Amino acid sequence: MNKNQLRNKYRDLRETLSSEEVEKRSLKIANQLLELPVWELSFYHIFLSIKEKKEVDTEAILHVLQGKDKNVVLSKADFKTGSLTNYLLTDNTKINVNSWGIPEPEGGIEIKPEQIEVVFVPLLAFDQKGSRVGYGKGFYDRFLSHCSIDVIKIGLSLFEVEEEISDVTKNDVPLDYCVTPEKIYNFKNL
Ligand SMILES: Nc1nc2c(c(=O)[nH]1)N(C=O)[C@@H](CNc1ccc(C(=O)N[C@@H](CCC(=O)O)C(=O)O)cc1)CN2
Ligand SMILES: Nc1ncnc2c1ncn2[C@@H]1O[C@H](COP(=O)(O)OP(=O)(O)OP(=O)(O)O)[C@@H](O)[C@H]1O
Repeated sequence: MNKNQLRNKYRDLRETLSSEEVEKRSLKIANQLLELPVWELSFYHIFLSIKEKKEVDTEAILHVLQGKDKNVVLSKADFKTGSLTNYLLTDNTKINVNSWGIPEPEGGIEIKPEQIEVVFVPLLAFDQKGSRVGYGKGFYDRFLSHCSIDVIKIGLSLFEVEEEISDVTKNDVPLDYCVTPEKIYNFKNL
């Protein structure tokens, strides 16, 4: 299927989940993440979930990161330029929900993409090669293209893998891992 078909399919599939089911699956994802060999690093980027869209709830992951004393990096989206600006999460960080329903930091200590070592990536669908589909504005592809080549990209998905995204382009940055409630997909060395 192509990206647009997959967007429609997974938007509909998300709608079928109750919020309890989203919570249950999100907790399973958070638990599975503990098995990945990615916990010796320092700077971790995480997205804060858009509640109305039934995204993976990242709150438990945020608690894991804080429990491990990691530097947590949150982003603020600029819809005019399609870019993300990253800020360190501190005790003083004010979080506001923007007009798209995304909880975002007001500002603070800016972190450059090259400093980030692990990125948890939101998505609607992913395939067996680690390609992904998001909401279609290219925010994450642009952001990841500015990160270090060693950055570890971990997709989080409430649903299992698709066979193939047929219209992948050179701008699409593939995932290293994708974690679902049931499985860890490893795309490194594919
Ligand atoms: N939690 C979270 N934060 C994120 C992302 C994400 O996917 N999840 N993004 C990942 O790139 C960026 C924001 N991307 C977005 C891109 C498009 C729309 C958007 O067009 N929304 C429309 C309809 C689209 C739809 O429902 O699919 C709308 O709300 O009307 C929203 C966010 C940055 N922050
Ligand atoms: N590195 C980049 N530089 C410039 N434009 C880009 C880049 N990456 C993607 N784009 C553009 O962004 C648009 C959307 O890309 P795509 O459909 O892959 O988004 P997506 O991966 O679904 O969304 P997101 O990354 O926001 O979750 C495309 O028109 C694409 O050309």
